[in-house]
Amino acid sequence: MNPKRERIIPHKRGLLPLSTSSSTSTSSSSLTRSKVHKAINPSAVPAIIQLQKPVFSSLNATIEKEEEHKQENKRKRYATTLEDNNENTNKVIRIEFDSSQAPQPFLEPELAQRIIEARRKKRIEEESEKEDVNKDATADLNTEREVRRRAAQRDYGRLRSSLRLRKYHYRSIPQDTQMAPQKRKAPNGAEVSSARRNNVSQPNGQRQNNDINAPHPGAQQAENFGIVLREFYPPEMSNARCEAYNNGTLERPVDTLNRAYAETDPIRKEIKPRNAVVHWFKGDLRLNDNRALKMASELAAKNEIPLVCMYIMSPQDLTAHCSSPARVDFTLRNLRVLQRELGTLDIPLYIETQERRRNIPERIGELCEQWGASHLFANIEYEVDELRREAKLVRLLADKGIAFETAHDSCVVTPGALQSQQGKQYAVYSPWYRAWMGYLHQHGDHNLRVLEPPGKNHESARSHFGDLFDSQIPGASENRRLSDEEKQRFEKMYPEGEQEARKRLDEFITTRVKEYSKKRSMVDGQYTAILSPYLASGVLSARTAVSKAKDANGGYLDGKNASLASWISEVAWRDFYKHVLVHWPFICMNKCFKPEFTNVTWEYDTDLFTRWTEGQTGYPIVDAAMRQLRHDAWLHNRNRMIVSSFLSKDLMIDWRRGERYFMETLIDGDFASNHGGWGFGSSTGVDPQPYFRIFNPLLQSEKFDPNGDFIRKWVPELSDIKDSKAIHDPYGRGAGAIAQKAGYPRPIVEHAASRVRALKRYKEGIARDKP
Ligand SMILES: Cc1cc2nc3c(=O)[nH]c(=O)nc-3n(C[C@H](O)[C@H](O)[C@H](O)COP(=O)(O)OP(=O)(O)OC[C@H]3O[C@@H](n4cnc5c(N)ncnc54)[C@H](O)[C@@H]3O)c2cc1C
Repeated sequence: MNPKRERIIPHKRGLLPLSTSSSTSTSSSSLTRSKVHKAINPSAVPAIIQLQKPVFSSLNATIEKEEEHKQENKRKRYATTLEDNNENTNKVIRIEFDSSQAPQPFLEPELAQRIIEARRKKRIEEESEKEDVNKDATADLNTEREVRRRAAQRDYGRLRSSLRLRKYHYRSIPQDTQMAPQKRKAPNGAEVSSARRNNVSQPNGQRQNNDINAPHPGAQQAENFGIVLREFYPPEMSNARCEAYNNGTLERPVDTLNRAYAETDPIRKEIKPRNAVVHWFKGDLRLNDNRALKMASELAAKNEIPLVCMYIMSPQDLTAHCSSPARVDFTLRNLRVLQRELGTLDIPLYIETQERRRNIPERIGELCEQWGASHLFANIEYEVDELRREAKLVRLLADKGIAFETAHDSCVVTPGALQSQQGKQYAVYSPWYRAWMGYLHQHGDHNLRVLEPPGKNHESARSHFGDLFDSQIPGASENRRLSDEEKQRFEKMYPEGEQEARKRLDEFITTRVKEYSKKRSMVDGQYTAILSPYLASGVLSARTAVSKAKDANGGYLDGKNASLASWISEVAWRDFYKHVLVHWPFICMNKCFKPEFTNVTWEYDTDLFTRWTEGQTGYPIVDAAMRQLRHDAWLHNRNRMIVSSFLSKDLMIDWRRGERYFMETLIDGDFASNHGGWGFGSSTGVDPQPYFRIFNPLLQSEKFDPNGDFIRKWVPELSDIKDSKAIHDPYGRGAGAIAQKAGYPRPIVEHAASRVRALKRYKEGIARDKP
């Protein structure tokens, strides 16, 4: 046994007054911890503990001192104070514990003082916040009271008295009456809408509002059509609120996290390693090239304490984030591999299900305390919920004397690192890509450095954290469960594990990549890497992917081999969309990158939407793609573009419903890439194709599936059509009889007419907010 390691196990270096033998208990870690708690629980023993430097020298002495203060403790039962005893050169610190509270972990006195001061400051801040009415004005629309108050002002107020307001007032507004513009007679007798009178726009016939706390006029429709999940989120925000994020009136979530770090920095810096270091796995299900895991592992090794890993599954989170059953299954399968591989390093992977996502930060705090962990590490996820949760966790843990450190890991270049010459975030891919490339030329040594997996724990970790090694992988929640047949299918198509990801990457880069630059858009064969499930779940890092491609390209990121360079530039799109998400966080709140596009008048026809999801539109290429999506939980990029354009422009259906459907179906669902792709397809996003460039599904079909092989594979009703022209448009090109006999539908819309409608609606929509 490593003698040094022996020394730093807290109870063995005299920090904790307990004698435990690693061989005496089946789950000595939890037992140790619970005994420790009992031993230091002020309700069980001392209410006042004299701590001296070196701090936790002897419990007996502490108990004696405690007796002296017993009476005083009774009086101040609920107080938590800290006093310096200046008479003592060793700076005696007296901490009075609130004996009704959970036991406090042992802390260095200075740290304890800082924590107490931070708590006091926080209390003062909270008090002043309550009184700060202005704060209310910028708060998120997340309280019922706020929503109702706002409703009482403006248009909704008129309806309010006649409606029974329940949980949220919007729910109660009948669709036909909601936000209908008020009419009055113009002098010439013509009807004039109140909106025009007030010189405000009317998206979907509704009134636009410049109040950042008012919902968007189309909020009710977005809710009714399943775009905004009101169970978890406030109503769709106004466009003015998006602008408030852009102009800095509202804080971006990434800045909220940064502020949490800045404000807790003095506390976190002081935190010394204790019993364990924890790594929290989220969307980084791998051991290799994992920055936060590496940091955790190094800190644990340096201090010769165990590394503990955990994963928290929240069914509520999965629902709120529309995670697909295929993606959940893939996650669970990868966790199994991860747990096995960590086990070989004597590192436990503790897995827990937390039904309510709100409870996650508190629960993590409890677990860290239970394990005596001083440091928690995780990689940053850039979605809004996650950034805000992490900001909360940084403070909550700092308050407990635990440092929560995060790493930028999922992008090759960290979001925020690239700015235009004017100091702005890029919103167009090409200049961004040049900057990305330039950055990597300068910082490649760091940004493309592939990290080693974590080192092995000392074997004593098994006795200290024995029960954690037995942690069970949960099953998928009922609404995310696959059938047995689907499970087997996906297991075969997307085997789990890092090894599989690396095998695919190597195979692609060494052989299949050759045709990539020429054929990557063709849908009639497999010309792309199909690595997106692995990248999206973090089973493979983008850094590793780019770094290996660069090596294969003789050290070049661009140029030389056109296919490898082109593939690297595709992986860069993934970075690009994450950068966009961080800078324009409202896209994660059901808004378009260009909010004015929310003013376009969309259709909300559930029947048409279902025809699209089921691949029954009468457009063979669209139907083939949508059927493949259901079957494979994956789709070629070109097909994603075709079907997203078809939904938003040919059917004129609010594209955000399609965005959600993709997330609920794809195995590689990734918010930033999915939103970015939908923004492109619907021309509402960053760097989109202009709205007036509308994909013609027939031309796309002929170009990217010239012989119709892809269509025949996925639309068996058309497999008897041998003609390579007719297959793309059976009813228009003489194969209608075959199609009809096989029950294949006629086109549900006429493309030429739809195109005209789309052009008109887009033009009107984006003009609405203009003065
Ligand atoms: C409407 C729409 C929705 C999309 N939704 C997602 C999604 O939820 N998750 C997702 O990972 N990708 C999404 N994409 C991007 C792209 O379609 C997939 O990444 C790609 O099809 C994955 O296949 P591959 O691994 O064989 O790609 P390859 O061509 O081999 O590319 C390698 C990797 O580069 C990245 N990549 C390639 N193209 C893009 C792109 N246009 N945008 C972002 N990253 C890219 C992916 O991580 C991909 O795995 C979407 C695109 C559109 C148009």
